[in-house]
Amino acid sequence: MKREQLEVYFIMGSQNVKSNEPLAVLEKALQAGVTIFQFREKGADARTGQAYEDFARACQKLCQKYTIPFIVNDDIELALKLDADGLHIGQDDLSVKEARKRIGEKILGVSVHTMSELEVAIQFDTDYVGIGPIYGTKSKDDAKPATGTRFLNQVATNYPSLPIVGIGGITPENTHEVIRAGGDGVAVISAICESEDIQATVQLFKINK
Ligand SMILES: Cc1ncsc1CCOP(=O)(O)O
Ligand SMILES: C=C1C=NC(C)=NC1=N
Ligand SMILES: [Mg+2]
Repeated sequence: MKREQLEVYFIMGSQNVKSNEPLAVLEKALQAGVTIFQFREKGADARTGQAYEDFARACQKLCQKYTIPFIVNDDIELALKLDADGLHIGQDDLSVKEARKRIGEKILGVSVHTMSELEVAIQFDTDYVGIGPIYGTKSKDDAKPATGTRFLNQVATNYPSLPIVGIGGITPENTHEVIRAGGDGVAVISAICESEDIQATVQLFKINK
């Protein structure tokens, strides 16, 4: 994975797209030029069983149509079953060591909040780290307090060759702060899912870097 591929990292599950059709939102985001996609289907009304798998496959198929990496959040079984391009895990999911062993050469992304979590991620050859929430977010009900860009900047400074994506409350208006602090890109849910003009919003993330 090249670090430029983290530029506009779209994350979505059906729970993030209340009114519209999730696949239509995903296709618009792909047409608009998001550079990587994460399937993150979680929460009370998340799809389950066959509907969950079918929805994941439909998202994967769209990503293949636009040759954009398809990453699965948390669910390593699904990632392996679909032969996804990668897996993203948090600290409360399976261990980085276990994940790297089981997914082999696929893209492995890890959420980190402390230097010690970062060192473990690096030890097992993580492809990128997700750092946040940078700003307040309403898309993750158990999110930690917003940290601003301080920790992200610390990591970027100490590990210049490690690809980093910032996440949490990121919009076209504040994305430049995340990039200036050392992020290779920004991971976004609501600013794109709730946009009236997805094409324009995605372009703004690219212009406002
Ligand atoms: C998954 C996740 N991890 C930290 S904040 C967050 C949600 C980001 O969503 P939004 O871009 O809508 O703030
Ligand atoms: C929590 C997360 C942090 N970073 C990324 C890229 N995805 C996530 N789900
Ligand atoms: Mg998780």
